[in-house]
Amino acid sequence: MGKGLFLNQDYKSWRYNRHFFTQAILSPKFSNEAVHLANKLFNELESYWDKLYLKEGVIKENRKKMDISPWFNQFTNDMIITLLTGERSYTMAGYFNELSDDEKAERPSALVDETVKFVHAIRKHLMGLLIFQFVSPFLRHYFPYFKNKSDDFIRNMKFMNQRIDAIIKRRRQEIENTPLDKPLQNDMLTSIITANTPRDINYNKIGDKEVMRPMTDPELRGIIFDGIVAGTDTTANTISFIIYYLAHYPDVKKKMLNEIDRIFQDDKTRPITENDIHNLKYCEAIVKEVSRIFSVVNSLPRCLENPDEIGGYQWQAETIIRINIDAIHHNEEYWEEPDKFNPDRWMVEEFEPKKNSFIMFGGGLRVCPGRKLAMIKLVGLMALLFRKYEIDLVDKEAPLKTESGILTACTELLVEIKLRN
Ligand code: HEM
Repeated sequence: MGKGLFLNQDYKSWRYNRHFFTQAILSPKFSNEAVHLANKLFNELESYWDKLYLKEGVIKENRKKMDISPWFNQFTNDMIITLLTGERSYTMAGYFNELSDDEKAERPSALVDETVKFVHAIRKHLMGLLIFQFVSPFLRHYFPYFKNKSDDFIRNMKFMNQRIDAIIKRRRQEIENTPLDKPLQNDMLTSIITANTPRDINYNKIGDKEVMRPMTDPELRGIIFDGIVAGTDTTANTISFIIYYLAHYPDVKKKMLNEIDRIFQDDKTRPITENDIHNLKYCEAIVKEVSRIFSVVNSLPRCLENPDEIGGYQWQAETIIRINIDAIHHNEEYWEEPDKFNPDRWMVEEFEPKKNSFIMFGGGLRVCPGRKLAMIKLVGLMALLFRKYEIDLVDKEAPLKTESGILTACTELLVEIKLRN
């Protein structure tokens, strides 16, 4: 942690990592792969929903209710891990196995167990970081309670690192064994390993010297880990919030369904394309408006390089400040009727929010490099879900259940799901 992007405070190392991450994630072949994978994983998700909530016997028993938020977590986990590492992830299958009484997912159980363990280790690692941030080294060494926690954290980190290192090793070997005229996979790891080598289509021997050297395994591990962490819960919780807002704003939902039906006509099964995603402007407006009203990331940390005046007060260099995203997204100086949920505000021709007033993806040098991928996932998932299914909240009066830490996470979203007529 701290060696990749997210918590990396060494500017030179961050800049180097960021260059490769951005180059890989913004490439057309990566976006293509993301759309292809979204279709594939959605088919898998549907096969599990069908067995658990939609088939006839289940409907008769009135078991069609589900907590949809963990499904979104598993879906985005599988998508991000596969896109970043080039190795299939099976956490949806693991979740299905956990819920299903009799049938098991048609996936090799060893692979399912392995990915479930890996994702569990990542979550455990994130929780455990608190112990290193807030508990002093003295307590961690000499107080058995903290020492046990700390030892467990280190064991877990070793397991996680070994797992990522093994993936990197396999990918390096695969690249080495693939003849130069044969195509490679489109995942991020492959792109980064081959960057600045003759396999790179943009290969240019005389470039910026600082970014010409190949990446080391610990650097690769750092950015793959950060990408998995930053790209999963952000997207999964945002789609849960979208479902919640759509259920409370039937006019918005109707307009969205009209847009989706206009684009897909009656075809509820053809794969969605990047072009469809580009044309779903109202869906994109909904993503932005939900994120403005109820942003999954609630604040951004920044450190002042020089003394500065902020909010009418003088602050010394190296002061750490937190930018309150909610306050900016609801500020009357920037937004007309800021508390009104109104996706149409984004549909006004040439509408652009005032500078730095819409920061769902942050801003400046550190702006989220995954924003294009996030939009592909969110708009794509909205189209795949709503062209085929009717999704309603079980209890419209119930408040949205959330828990706030670094992110605002949806802890439960009970819905009823059925096929649209
Ligand atoms: C709805 C989805 C998402 C939201 C709301 C979101 C939001 C953010 C925010 C607010 C930041 C901090 C930016 C700043 O400090 O100015 C950030 C950073 C980051 N995001 Fe995202 N993100 C999302 C999806 C993704 C995805 C899909 C990825 C791809 C893997 C990703 C990768 C990253 C990375 C690596 C950083 C750290 C960048 C750095 O420090 O240089 N994010 N994101």
